Amino acid sequence: MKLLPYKNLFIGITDTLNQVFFHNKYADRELERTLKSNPKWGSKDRGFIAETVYDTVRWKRMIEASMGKDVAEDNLWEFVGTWFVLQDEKLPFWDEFKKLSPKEILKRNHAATDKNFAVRESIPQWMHDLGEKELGNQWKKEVEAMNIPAPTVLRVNTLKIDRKGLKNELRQERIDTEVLSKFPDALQLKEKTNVFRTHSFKDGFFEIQDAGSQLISPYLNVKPGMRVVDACAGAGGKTLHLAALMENKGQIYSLDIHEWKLLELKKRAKRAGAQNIQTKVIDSTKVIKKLEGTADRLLIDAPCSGLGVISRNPDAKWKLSLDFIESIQKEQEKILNDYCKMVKSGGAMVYATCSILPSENQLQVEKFLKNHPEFKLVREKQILPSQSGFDGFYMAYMEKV
Ligand SMILES: C[S@@+](CC[C@H](N)C(=O)[O-])C[C@H]1O[C@@H](n2cnc3c(N)ncnc32)[C@H](O)[C@@H]1O
Repeated sequence: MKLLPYKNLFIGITDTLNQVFFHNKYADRELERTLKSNPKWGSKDRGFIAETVYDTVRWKRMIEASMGKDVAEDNLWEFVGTWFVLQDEKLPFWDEFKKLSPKEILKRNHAATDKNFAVRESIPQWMHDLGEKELGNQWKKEVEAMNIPAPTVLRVNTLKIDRKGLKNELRQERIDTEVLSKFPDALQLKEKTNVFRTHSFKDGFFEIQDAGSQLISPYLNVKPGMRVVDACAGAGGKTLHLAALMENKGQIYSLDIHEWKLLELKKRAKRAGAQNIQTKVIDSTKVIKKLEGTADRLLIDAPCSGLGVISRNPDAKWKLSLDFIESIQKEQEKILNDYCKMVKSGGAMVYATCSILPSENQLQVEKFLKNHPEFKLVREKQILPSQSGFDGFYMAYMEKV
């Protein structure tokens, strides 16, 4: 995008970055807040702010190396200016950019990125070391793929409309979409736009859900009439898909440790016309105990590092830590061991993550199977961003024999 030389847009950008980098806020929510705060901005202005925030968050380490120092609360203008110099843009003659020397920036950029992959691709060193240790040469391909901004993909809510119908509805609202042939319910936006304002969204015709993520619920092989537990349901992305696959017949128990997420799930379920969902907060071990041996199908969409969805959440690169990944792996192990009891004999479960690390995926499942001979691995799938062009996911289907 061409640089838009309006100062208030830059104020919006630097304010948002300040919150993301120094106040631990999430980029998507902060951006939403910034854009809401100035309703007079047109769509071009909004696009400029959103794109600049996401780009500069994504390329933080590379920009810092080119700037010659770490980003700080008092040098955010310099940070953003450095990004535009690297994009070969001419900076406006504002005091904030006075000290920037394009020649120096390019020199430093060349020196820092020439031989250092982690700086060039803008990832923290510890993450690069971990990724290489776990994935070898494959890791670099994934990092490069995850530095490409993610497309927006919709999942058609088949409880209300089919894919062709939704494509037409959106067309009438001047939104062009593309059919993704390998994903039966997916439509990809041709251009980024705010789809939440459309009638189609308000009528519950679709949800935003990455194409890779749309493979998880079908992997559970649910049928109308089944009793299904979605044990880490969150705000319900997979639950809603399960309800559609079950044609609203049978029962889904959507559990999570956070009540606020389940409240959001209920709102979304109402909009989607999904009527076979019951939510329950996991506030004690009794909740799981009550459901022991009752589920035809169990989905464990486990909490994870999110190392498969970095292209969508680039700020995660700077928020994650090795300690967090280690502790979440312990949590995954515990969740698998405790929650598998809900599956009835002859039933099945899917363990899924949005990570590409074997230690959260295949190795976690291997360890589980060793301690649980009553489960058998039937199939597993790893979706890699470098191969699919979408987010990275892992899923394993295990039967209780
Ligand atoms: C990957 S997210 C789930 C996303 C959700 N299934 C969706 O499709 O939108 C993992 C969820 O697990 C929840 N969680 C974390 N620890 C948990 C636990 N011990 N038991 C159940 N849920 C847990 C988190 O609150 C989070 O909502």
